[in-house]
Amino acid sequence: MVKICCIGAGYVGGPTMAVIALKCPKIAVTVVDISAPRINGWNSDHLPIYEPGLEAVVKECRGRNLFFSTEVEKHVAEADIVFVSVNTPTKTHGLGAGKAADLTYWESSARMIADVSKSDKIVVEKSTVPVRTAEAIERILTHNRKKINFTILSNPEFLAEGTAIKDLFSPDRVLIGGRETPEGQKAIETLKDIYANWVPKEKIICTNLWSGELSKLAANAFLAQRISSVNAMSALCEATGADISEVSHSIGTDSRIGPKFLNASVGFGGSCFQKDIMNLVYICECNGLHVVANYWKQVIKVNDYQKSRFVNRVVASMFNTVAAKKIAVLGFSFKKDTGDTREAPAIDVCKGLLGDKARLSIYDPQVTEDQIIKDLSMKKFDKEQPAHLQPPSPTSIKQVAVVWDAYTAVKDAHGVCIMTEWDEFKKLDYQKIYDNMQKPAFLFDGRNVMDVGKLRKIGFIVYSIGKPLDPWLKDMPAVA
Ligand SMILES: NC(=O)c1ccc[n+]([C@@H]2O[C@H](COP(=O)([O-])OP(=O)(O)OC[C@H]3O[C@@H](n4cnc5c(N)ncnc54)[C@H](O)[C@@H]3O)[C@@H](O)[C@H]2O)c1
Ligand SMILES: O=c1ccn([C@@H]2O[C@H](COP(=O)(O)OP(=O)(O)O[C@H]3O[C@H](CO)[C@@H](O)[C@H](O)[C@H]3O)[C@@H](O)[C@H]2O)c(=O)[nH]1
Repeated sequence: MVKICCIGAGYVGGPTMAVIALKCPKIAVTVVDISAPRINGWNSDHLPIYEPGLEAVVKECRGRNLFFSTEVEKHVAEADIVFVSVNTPTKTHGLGAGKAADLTYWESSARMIADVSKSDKIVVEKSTVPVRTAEAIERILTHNRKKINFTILSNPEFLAEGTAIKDLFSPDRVLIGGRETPEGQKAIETLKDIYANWVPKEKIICTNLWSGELSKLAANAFLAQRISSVNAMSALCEATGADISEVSHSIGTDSRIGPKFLNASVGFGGSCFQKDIMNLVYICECNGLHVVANYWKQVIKVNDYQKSRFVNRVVASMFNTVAAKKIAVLGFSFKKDTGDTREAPAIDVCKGLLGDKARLSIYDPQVTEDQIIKDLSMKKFDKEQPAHLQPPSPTSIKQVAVVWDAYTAVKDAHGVCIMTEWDEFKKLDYQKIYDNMQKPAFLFDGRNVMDVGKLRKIGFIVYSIGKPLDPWLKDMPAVA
C-alpha cells in the first residue's frame, strides 16, 4: 500500500488529504501537525475548520485510510510521498520584512524529513512558496549524507475556502512541476496517477519546477488584480452615477474578460492574495524588476484604499463622527462559508471605526469571540504564524461586544455594516431591524448583497459599493 504523509493539518492539508483518501481507497494517508489541538480537532466530531461538505468526506475515510496524528517523525519516516503544507507567512522581521515569504516552517520540515528518512521519497511542495524554493529544499534534503534519494515536486493548491471540497472534487486543473530528469519525470507520473483517480488526465498540467512554483503566485496575482480593478472602477461609479453591477455585467459578457470574479466589494481578504502578491513583489525587486514590482504593489494599494474609503463613507455619512455610536457589524470572516478571518476586510474596517471611537457590536455565524478579539488586538502579520506561536489573546476590548445573533447586534444601533456576504443576512427582517434602530438608520453594504431599493423604501439611508449614491450621501462627501 502506497503511504502518503502530509505535514500541516490546516485549511489545505486537511481537506486536500481527505479528498485524496476518499478518491484513492488503496492509499494510506496520514496528516500530521505539531499542533495537538488541531489534530485532536480532526479526530473529533468538531473539525478544526468549517468547510461545507468536509465533515462527510472525513467521516467516510477517517480510521479507514485517513489518519490524523502528532507523531510527525514516525509517519514521515514511513511514507513514500510526503506533502508539505505548512504555513508560509509573510516575514515579520529582518531581510524582506513585510514582503518576503517566511520559509522557517518549510525549512524545519525539510530538515526533519532529511533527518528521519530511511527510504527514498517524493517530497511535494503543497504550500505556496517563492519561485526556486525547490532548489533550496533540494539542497537541504540531499545534504543528509545517507544516500537516500529525494525527488521534489511542485504541486500548488488552487482551492478557495468555502468551496474547498467542490474545488478539490472537480478542479479547473491540477499542476505538477518537476525536474526534467528521468527521476523527476517518474515522480511526476507517480503523482499524476494519484490525481488521475478522479481528475481527467487533460486537466493535469505538467511543467518544470519553476513554472509550477511561479504559476501559483501568478494565478493569485491575476485574481486579486481583477478585484482591485473592479473596486477601482467602483470608486469612479460612485463619482459619476454609473452602477458597478451594470458595468461588471457589461464587461463580463466579453468572452475575453469573462463574468467571474468581478464583484465589487469592501476589499479582498484571505490568507493568500496579499501575502502572495507581496512575495511576488519581493521576488521582482530581488531580480531588479522594479517597474514590475511597483505594478503589482498597486493591487494591494487599491485594496487598502477600498477599505479606508468604506470607513470614510461610514463616518462622513453619520455627521462626520461615530464616537460613542453603536455600529453593528454583520459578518467578520473574509468571505461566506468559512470561519477564517485571516486578512478579513472586517478587521481593518472595525479598526478604522474603533479609531473614530465607535462602539461595535459584531456578529458572525462562524467566528468565535476569542478570534474576533484576537484579530482586533493583534499585529497584522502575527496571525499568519502557527497558532502556538501567536500572542495570547487579551480578555476584551472595551468598545467591542461580540454577540450571537444579528438582531441583538443591530438593536439600538445607529448604523449597520455588512462585511461578509453570509446568505442569512439576505433573509433578515429589515423592517424589524429598522424599527429597532436609532434614526436616521444607516446601512452600509460592503458586499453589494442587499436590495437597495427595498431598504430605502423602509427608510434606511443606504450605501452600496459602486452604486448610485443615496441623496443623503451626496451631501456628505467622503474623501479617502
Ligand atoms: N488557505 C488556503 O485556502 C490556501 C489555498 C492554497 C494554498 N495555500 C497555501 O498552503 C499553505 C498552508 O496554508 P493553510 O491555510 O493550510 O495554513 P494553516 O495555518 O491552516 O495550516 C498550516 C499548518 O501547518 C502546521 N505546521 C507548521 N509548521 C509545522 C511543522 N514543522 N510540522 C508540522 N506541522 C507544522 C501548523 O501548525 C498549521 O496547522 C500556505 O503556504 C498557503 O499559502 C493556502
Ligand atoms: O469578485 C470577487 C471575488 C472575490 N472577492 C473577495 O476576494 C477574497 C478572496 O476570495 P476567494 O479567492 O474566493 O477565496 P480564497 O480562499 O482566498 O482563494 C484564493 O486564494 C487561494 C489561496 O492561494 C487560492 O488557492 C484560490 O485559488 C484563490 O481563489 C474574498 O475576500 C472575497 O470576498 C471579491 O471581493 N470579489
